[in-house]
Amino acid sequence: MTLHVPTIFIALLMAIVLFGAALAHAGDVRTGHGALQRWAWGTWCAAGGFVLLGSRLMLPETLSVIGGNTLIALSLLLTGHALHRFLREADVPRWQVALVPLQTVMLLAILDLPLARRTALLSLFYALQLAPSVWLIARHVARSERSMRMVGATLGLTVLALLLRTAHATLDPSAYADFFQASLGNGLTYLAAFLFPLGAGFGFLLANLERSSRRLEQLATHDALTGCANRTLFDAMLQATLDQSRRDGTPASLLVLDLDHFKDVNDRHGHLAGDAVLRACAQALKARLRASDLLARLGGEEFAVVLARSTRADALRVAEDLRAAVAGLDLAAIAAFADATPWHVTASLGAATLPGGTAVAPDEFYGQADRALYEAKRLGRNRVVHATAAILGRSMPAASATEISSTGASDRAIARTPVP
Ligand SMILES: Nc1nc2c(ncn2[C@@H]2O[C@H](COP(=O)(O)OP(=O)(O)OP(=O)(O)O)[C@@H](O)[C@H]2O)c(=O)[nH]1
Repeated sequence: MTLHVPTIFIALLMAIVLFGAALAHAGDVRTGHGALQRWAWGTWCAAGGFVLLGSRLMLPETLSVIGGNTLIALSLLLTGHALHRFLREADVPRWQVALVPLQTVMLLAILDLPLARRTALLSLFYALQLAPSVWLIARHVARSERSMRMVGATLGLTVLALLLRTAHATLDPSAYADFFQASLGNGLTYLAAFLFPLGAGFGFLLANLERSSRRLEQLATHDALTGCANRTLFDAMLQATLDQSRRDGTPASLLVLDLDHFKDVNDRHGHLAGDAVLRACAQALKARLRASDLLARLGGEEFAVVLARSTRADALRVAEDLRAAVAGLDLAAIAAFADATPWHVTASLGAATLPGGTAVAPDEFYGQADRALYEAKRLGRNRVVHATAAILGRSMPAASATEISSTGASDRAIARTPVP
C-alpha cells in the first residue's frame, strides 16, 4: 500500500485554509486575550507555507523551501503564543522566538543536502519547536478547560509523528528521494504531522468556547460587584435545598442579612466607597461560611445565606458569626478609607429554619426570614432574630412570631458613632 503524497498535500492545504477561515469567523470569542486570533494567524502562516512548499516546481527552490518552512516555523511560534495567552502565562520565551530565524539559517546551510537528510533534520527541528507547547499544556491541564486535553494530546501526537518521520527518513532515505514521492511511511508521517495540529486547533477553538460559556454562566448567575451568587442562582439553590430537605428529612435554614444605615456610608463617603464596603463585607461573610453554603447578594446592601442540613442552632451560630464578622471589619483598612479613623458598619440578620420532611414554598420561607430581619431592625439593629413560630405557618403578629436569639452591641455604639 502506498499513499499519494500530492493528494494528501492538496487535501491538507484545503483543510488548513477552511479551518483558518472558520477561526477568523470565531475571532470574536473574546475570552483568551487574543489567543484565538493568534492561532488563526498561525493557521494562515501554515497555509502560506504549504502553498510555497507545493510550488517548488514553479518557484526557485530557495524561495519555496526556505519561505515555506519559515512560514511553518512561524505558525508553530504563533501556536505557542496563543497557548501562552490562553493559559495566562508570561509570553513565549525569547529562545523559542529565536528558533524561527535559526531555522532559516539552518535551512540555508543544509539546502544542498539530499532531501531525506533535510526532511529528517527539519522534522526533528519542528518536534523540538512544538515540545515546549505540549509541556506548557501538561502543566496547566488540571486547572484548564477540558478541551485543552485534546489540544495537548494532538500536539503530543504531532511531536511523535515528527520524530517518527525523522527516524523513517534516516532509516529509509529512498522513501524521501522526491518531495511528492508516493510511499507509505512518507505519506503517513506527513499526514499525521499536519493533521494532528488541525485537531489541536479544533480543540483550542472548543476550549475558547468552553471558557466563553463558563464566563457567560458566571455573569448570569453571579453579582458583578461582590462575586456572590445573584438572585437567579439564589432562587434555584433555595428551591433545590428545600426539595432536598423535604425528601431527606434534614433541616434547612435561611439567613437574610442587611447592612445597617448603609445610606450613611454612601452619603458621607460616596458611592464608590459604598461599593468597597459591600465587597469587603461579602469577602468577610464568605470567609466564615462552608463551601456548601450559598452566599447571595439579593440587591443593594442585602445578602442571604442558604444553609443546607442546618438546624436552628446551626443557623443561629452561623448568623451570630456573620454579624460579628461584619461588625469586626475595620473599614479604615479598606484602600478607599486609608486616611480615615477606624470605623465600622453593622448588620442585622433574620433567620428561618425548616424542620426536615416539611414542605414550604421558597417565597414563604424567604418571607419568614425577612420578617425576622425586620424585627431585628425594629429592635435596634446589629442583632440576629430567628423566625421560629412563623415556620409553622401560623398567622401571628410579627413580634410574637419571632424569637430574639442573639444581640450584638447597641446600634448607636457601633453603627453610627464611628462614621467620621
Ligand atoms: N455603594 C452602593 N450603594 C448601594 C448599592 N445598592 C444600594 N445601595 C445603597 O444602599 C442604601 C440603602 O439604604 P436604605 O434602604 O435606606 O437602608 P439603610 O440606610 O441601610 O438603613 P437600614 O437598612 O434601615 O438600616 C441606599 O443609599 C442605596 O443607594 C450598591 O450597589 N452600591
